[in-house]
Amino acid sequence: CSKPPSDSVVDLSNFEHRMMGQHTRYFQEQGTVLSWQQAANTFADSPQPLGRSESIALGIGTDPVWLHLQLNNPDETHKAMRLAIKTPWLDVIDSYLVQHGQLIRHVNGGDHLAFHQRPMAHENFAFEHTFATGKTDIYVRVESLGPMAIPLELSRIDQAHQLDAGNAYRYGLLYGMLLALSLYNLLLYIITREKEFGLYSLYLAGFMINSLSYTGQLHEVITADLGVHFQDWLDCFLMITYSVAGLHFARSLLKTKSYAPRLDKIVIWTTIVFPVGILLGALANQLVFSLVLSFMLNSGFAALFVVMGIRAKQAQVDSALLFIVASVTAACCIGISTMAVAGIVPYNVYTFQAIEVGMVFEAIMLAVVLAKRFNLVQQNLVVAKRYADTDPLTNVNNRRGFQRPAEVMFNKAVDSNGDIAVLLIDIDNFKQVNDQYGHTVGDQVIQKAAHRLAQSARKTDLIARWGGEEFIMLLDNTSQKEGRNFAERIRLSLAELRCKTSKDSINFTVSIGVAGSNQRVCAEKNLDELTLADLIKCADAALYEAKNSGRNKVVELCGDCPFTEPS
Ligand SMILES: Nc1nc2c(ncn2[C@@H]2O[C@H](COP(=O)(O)OP(=O)(O)OP(=O)(O)O)[C@@H](O)[C@H]2O)c(=O)[nH]1
Repeated sequence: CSKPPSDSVVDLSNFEHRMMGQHTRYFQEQGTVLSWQQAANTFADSPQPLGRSESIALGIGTDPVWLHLQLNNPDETHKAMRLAIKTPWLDVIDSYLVQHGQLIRHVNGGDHLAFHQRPMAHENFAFEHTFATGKTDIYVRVESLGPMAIPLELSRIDQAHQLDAGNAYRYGLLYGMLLALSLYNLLLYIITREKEFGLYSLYLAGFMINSLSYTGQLHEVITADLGVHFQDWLDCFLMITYSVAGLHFARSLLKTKSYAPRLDKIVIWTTIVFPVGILLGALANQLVFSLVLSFMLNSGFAALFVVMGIRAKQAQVDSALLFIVASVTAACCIGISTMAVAGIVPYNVYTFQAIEVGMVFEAIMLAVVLAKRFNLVQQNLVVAKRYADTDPLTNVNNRRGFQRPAEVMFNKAVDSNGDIAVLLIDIDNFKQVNDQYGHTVGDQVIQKAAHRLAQSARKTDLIARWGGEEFIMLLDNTSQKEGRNFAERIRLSLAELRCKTSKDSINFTVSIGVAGSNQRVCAEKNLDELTLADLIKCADAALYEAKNSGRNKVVELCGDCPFTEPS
């Protein structure tokens, strides 16, 4: 794209491709609709200003604009060119090609026409023309309620085709990535039911549908018969859908409510007040009012994203920095595209498509944030589960933490026809310890006992605090006899422990009940009918026996087991 010459007449010899804003004069119609001749006279009578940038931009809801562009083909050969206006939302565009004061062609376009009715079946207004030798005046009338941004582009036809191909690849790549991310997150939402994934998927889908709507692709396929008015309103509503979904996604992801309740309220109210205002505008048929509100929401949305990110960083929310980088990049890219369309920065394919690039960048970064968040949630779940399964005083399993692995161990032993034994260990006269030395000493006794039991256990054994001063051990690959021997060893080992009191140190004893799965007398059941609960009840009965017969002893399962059928 070469630098424009100072002369406003465009020379077509060796011309390849260029934005025409700085070669174009323009004025706005004041009330009455002008014919092309009247517009041509206005241009001839008083010199109208030349555009100051590649794109002529006049704001939202402005009067129709007349443009004048003069081309000169100094060569003998005809020049096949394409003239295009690269914003897809302009409603009505009439082009008049005039040579020697005679109208040689009138081209009507704009997004009020379905693609097949347009001069070229294209999302933008575009037509091709072969220019004969000499000067051609082009007068263009543009009428639109949306943003009046007119990036006029002239290209040699082969160049235009190349640009089309480049555009198709770029859009395919960018929107392909967004679509893949949106579907992936939708799947994650369906599987995990985590609402962040659903909102994120909706946010991306909303952005894509919004783009499809304002480029006319959506209307071409779905709402072609409903007219331009309906399409304008649909654009307006789709524009707010992704902003609203995006804001709720950010609130949920950053947990804004927990550390910035006021900001959270502002976000919630933003997502209510603007859509309601736009709806009221729709009821009163005030499209410009509603469009202004949706543009405000769109820009406010980008700013709120950044503010929410900064607030989250201050509150040390995990991944807040990534969120800030993503949202600031996207906001800058949106700003670049808006300024390109408004003629503030040079208009070219990079500045115009910056919004899509920013969106894809943001989408990828947010997907990373989401993945990290998901990972963190999983880690927290593991930690929470560990806490829920652990006895805080002794750090061994509690009953809950014992139950599931014990069932697994027991079933495995039964399936492999192996032995398994249960020990119930209860500290003797523990109430007296508490009464005599206080609860702190009592706690110390429980802790020491648990620690010694854990030390004595093999890796494959399972230990848990079963109740106040009672412990359970499940010994894998152990017969009742072996369990009994082991119980005897730990009884002696625990008796050696000493706990400090305020004056002295004390020791304590335990009673242990043992039951082994090989001792079928237990329930007079076959091994494969025996349950873990049966075995524990047998060990409990044995423990009861140990307590009753004087404490500080090991008793194993015998004929007195409650499961033994009375003879
Ligand atoms: N310090 C302390 N005491 C506990 C804890 N959990 C339960 N206890 C106490 O343990 C005592 C258990 O008393 P009992 O069930 O009568 O048993 P015992 O005194 O050991 O008598 P036997 O078991 O028959 O030898 C009760 O006084 C409970 O308050 C705990 O975590 N810390």
